[in-house]
Amino acid sequence: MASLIYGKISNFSVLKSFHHIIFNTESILSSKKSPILQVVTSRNGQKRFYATEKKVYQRTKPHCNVGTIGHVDHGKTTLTAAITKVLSDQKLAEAKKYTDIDNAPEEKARGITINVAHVEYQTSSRHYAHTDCPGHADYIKNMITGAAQMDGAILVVAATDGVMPQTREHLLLAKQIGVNHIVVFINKVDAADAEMVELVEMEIRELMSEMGFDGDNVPVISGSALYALDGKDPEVGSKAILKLLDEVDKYIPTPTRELDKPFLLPVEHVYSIPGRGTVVTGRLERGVVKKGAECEFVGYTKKLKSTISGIEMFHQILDEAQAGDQLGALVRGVKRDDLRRGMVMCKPGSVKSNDHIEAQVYILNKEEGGRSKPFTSFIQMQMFCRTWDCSCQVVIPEKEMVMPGEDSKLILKMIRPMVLEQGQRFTLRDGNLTLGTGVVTTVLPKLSEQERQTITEGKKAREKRLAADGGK
Ligand SMILES: Nc1nc2c(ncn2[C@@H]2O[C@H](COP(=O)(O)OP(=O)(O)OP(=O)(O)O)[C@@H](O)[C@H]2O)c(=O)[nH]1
Ligand SMILES: [Mg+2]
Repeated sequence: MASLIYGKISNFSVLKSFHHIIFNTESILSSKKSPILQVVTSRNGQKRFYATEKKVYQRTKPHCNVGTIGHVDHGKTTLTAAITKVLSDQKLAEAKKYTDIDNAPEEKARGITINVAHVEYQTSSRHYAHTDCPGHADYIKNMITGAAQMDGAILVVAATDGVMPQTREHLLLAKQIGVNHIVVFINKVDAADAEMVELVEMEIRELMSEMGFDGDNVPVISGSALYALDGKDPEVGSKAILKLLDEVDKYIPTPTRELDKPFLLPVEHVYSIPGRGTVVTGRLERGVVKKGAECEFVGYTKKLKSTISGIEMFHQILDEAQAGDQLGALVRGVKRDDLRRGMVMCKPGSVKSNDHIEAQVYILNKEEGGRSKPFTSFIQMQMFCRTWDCSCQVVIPEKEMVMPGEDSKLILKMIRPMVLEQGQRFTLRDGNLTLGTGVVTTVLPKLSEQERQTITEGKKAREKRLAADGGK
């Protein structure tokens, strides 16, 4: 719920019922009951207040980020809705309708809370943020830039169709970005016979083994998301969903979060909330961030300092967020236009931006969706890392060329400095092709202005070529 009441502090008629709260504090009040009041002092010293219905987030269980992936129309959104429906019967979720889930952008216009991961629910052992991934091409980009930073995924395959192109593509991308724990849900069993379901299960296990997952042992659950949502036949409906969640609880490990490091959040979106200020959203990659903490935005050519004046997760207020949390942070004194997706918000002075690195990269072969031909030095590629992407020039230090399917040391020279550290994973793309994935081994000295100029020219040439090829 966005702000219910909003006004100047001098407006005593509106304030009447809240005045005892206002004079007690000048920050978000951590009352467990609604309403919660926030008093903000604007730059000219005027005080304004907001009364909201927001609750305080109670951290009682480990948090885990999951999501639904799979081919178009196989039932990812229906399954997401069904999960909330079944868990809402146990008071572990708020039931979301299919249309609530598919309509996430409305969040953006509404207020401070921005649910990057669209759905929240709990099982008896964990708290989940669930990203329902659309099958379309935009998502592919989001997935590799790390927007969908899932700790594990639910692969949805319709029994009526079996393995389809995007089943394969999503599995491949999941593997590349390091989502190694996948639970399979064979959906639409209400519309397929048992023999078909069995065949589809065999097909998936085989495909997953082929792609480097533990195909023989991945949990495969079959059921009907539609029946669960409609409250029909519990054997294939609600019971199948509970079985699936049980496997998700058991099979997807809670990642070890780096809580003791300085905090770092790759910025995913920046919003301007009227009357409130600027909000950035993203998943906290490491550390712990407290309300009131000083922060710094690093990336592109900028470095900006600010203070975090509010933190929220799923419409709920937090005093402190931990690594792994999907959050929105209200930041003071910076304008929306000063910030960009791809920057990181971090503890001041804890990270630097770099534009020149040495990396170990695996170049995909044609069957894996990569190039069919080798490449030589000075080729230009697009580098995707965390929530940013940027043009870079590739130099091969120890040999003439790199063949598809080969693992190689590469020097990457980037068009602009971004936050990059040793051990960081990234993906290289060109147009629609994923060329390879790598890891930063060494950070090298910054590029000269002249070197950067060469990359800018190379980028222009590459864009011209891509435009002529229609993005191929
Ligand atoms: N018979 C049957 N139909 C289902 C089931 N689950 C989903 N559907 C139907 O399949 C169609 C697609 O479902 P969605 O949930 O939108 O599929 P999706 O995977 O989210 O699709 P995209 O987001 O477009 O990739 C809808 O018409 C659903 O009603 C099921 O268990 N049984
Ligand atoms: Mg969908």
